[in-house]
Amino acid sequence: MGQHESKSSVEARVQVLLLGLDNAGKSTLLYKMKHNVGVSTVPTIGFNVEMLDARKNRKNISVTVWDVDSSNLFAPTANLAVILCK
Ligand SMILES: Nc1nc2c(ncn2[C@@H]2O[C@H](COP(=O)(O)OP(=O)(O)OP(=O)(O)O)[C@@H](O)[C@H]2O)c(=O)[nH]1
Ligand SMILES: [Mg+2]
Repeated sequence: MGQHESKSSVEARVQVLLLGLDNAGKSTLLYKMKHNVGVSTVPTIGFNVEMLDARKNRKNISVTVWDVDSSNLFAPTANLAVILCK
């Protein structure tokens, strides 16, 4: 499994919203999950989004993770992420 997996084999899609205080490590966690490396980050303005492949109970799952700038949780960009995440 991995990024080259054909889209037709995806059996479920999940949306995850990462929320936390400023500087809590949300973006670090996002890129660790995506690339399995520690990266240096800068404070997020708006949001970052990444798609991951996961597997549970023999099902291929496409996971979309949204890393939202929680200091602007009620700002338009965060509201857009929440809407898209539904
Ligand atoms: N010690 C330690 N530091 C961490 C960990 N995760 C992240 N950091 C550090 O915490 C700082 C903030 O990490 P970010 O991932 O940018 O935090 P964030 O929640 O995305 O921050 P904002 O985008 O500003 O909301 C960085 O200097 C990271 O290197 C951790 O598990 N342990
Ligand atoms: Mg961030």
